[in-house]
Amino acid sequence: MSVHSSANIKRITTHILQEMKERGEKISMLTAYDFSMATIVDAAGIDIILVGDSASNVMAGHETTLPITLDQMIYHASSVVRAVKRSFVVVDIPFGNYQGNSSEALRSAIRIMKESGAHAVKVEGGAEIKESVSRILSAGVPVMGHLGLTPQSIYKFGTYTVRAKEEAEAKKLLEDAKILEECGCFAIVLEKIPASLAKKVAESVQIPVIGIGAGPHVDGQVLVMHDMLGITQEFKPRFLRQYADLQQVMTDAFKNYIRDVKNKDFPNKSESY
Ligand SMILES: Nc1nc(=O)c2c([nH]1)NC[C@@H]1CN(c3ccc(C(=O)N[C@@H](CCC(=O)O)C(=O)O)cc3)CN21
Ligand SMILES: CC(C)C(=O)C(=O)O
Ligand SMILES: [Mg+2]
Repeated sequence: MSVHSSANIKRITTHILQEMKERGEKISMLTAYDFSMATIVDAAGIDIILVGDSASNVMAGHETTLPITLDQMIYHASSVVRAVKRSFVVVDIPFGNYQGNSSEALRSAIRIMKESGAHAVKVEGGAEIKESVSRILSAGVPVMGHLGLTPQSIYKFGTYTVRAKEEAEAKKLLEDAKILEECGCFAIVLEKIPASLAKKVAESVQIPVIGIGAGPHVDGQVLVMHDMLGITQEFKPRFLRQYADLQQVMTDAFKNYIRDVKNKDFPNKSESY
């Protein structure tokens, strides 16, 4: 038995994810940022948990992903890792902790792996961050790429509109995907690009391609957990399918509790000592 496997549960590995692409089994991926949610989504059978820097929006209430720090990502990641028995845990390296300096990129990746116990890291970009990606991979840390709408460069673009609609940008994205594959990335996320381009990328690289707003012709799908649960407010892009209305469920529960406290219905005799 491998040192990190718990009884009777076969952990997801990069090797298993590669096999899934090869046999056409779609890969399921969701974000999680804390122990309680990660426990539930792992037990439900999700293949990959992403500790996304979307924690900056969803957990901390920032407008962008830029402010979240490496220490904060490690805090979220370690909470998730403690919950997980089967899923493969990937952690976003935050803005400013890998771009432009491959030694810092390696240091950031090693801190994440050592201090959280996660299984891989994710970085945004292609050719521009090639050295950082290679350096992290050379230390034996699996790297997931992220192309298309890359939220850490939001101020370069100014909007969250669909990416790579123009021929030149589409060509660069395809080249970037091939660069990431050549570097040795184990998978690539494609965010908010035309379905036809995502299909081309998934067919052009051997590694799994996981889409968010990238159409159906890719090897897997990812969503932000709080969006698909209907907890997030006022975020309804076309690519989001909402699987629950937890905002309503939670509001009802909170209102009922408040009512019971005010009415002195709670606690009753059997709830008291
Ligand atoms: N809650 C949440 N969900 C996400 O999917 C997510 C985050 N946060 N934070 C980090 C990034 C940012 N992402 C985004 C952000 C905006 C759109 C988007 O489509 N926004 C607008 C359209 C904007 C426009 O067309 O100019 C929308 O329709 O809601 C998509 C993905 C994905 N990530
Ligand atoms: C949207 C996904 C891919 C992400 O990077 C995040 O949640 O931070
Ligand atoms: Mg992210």
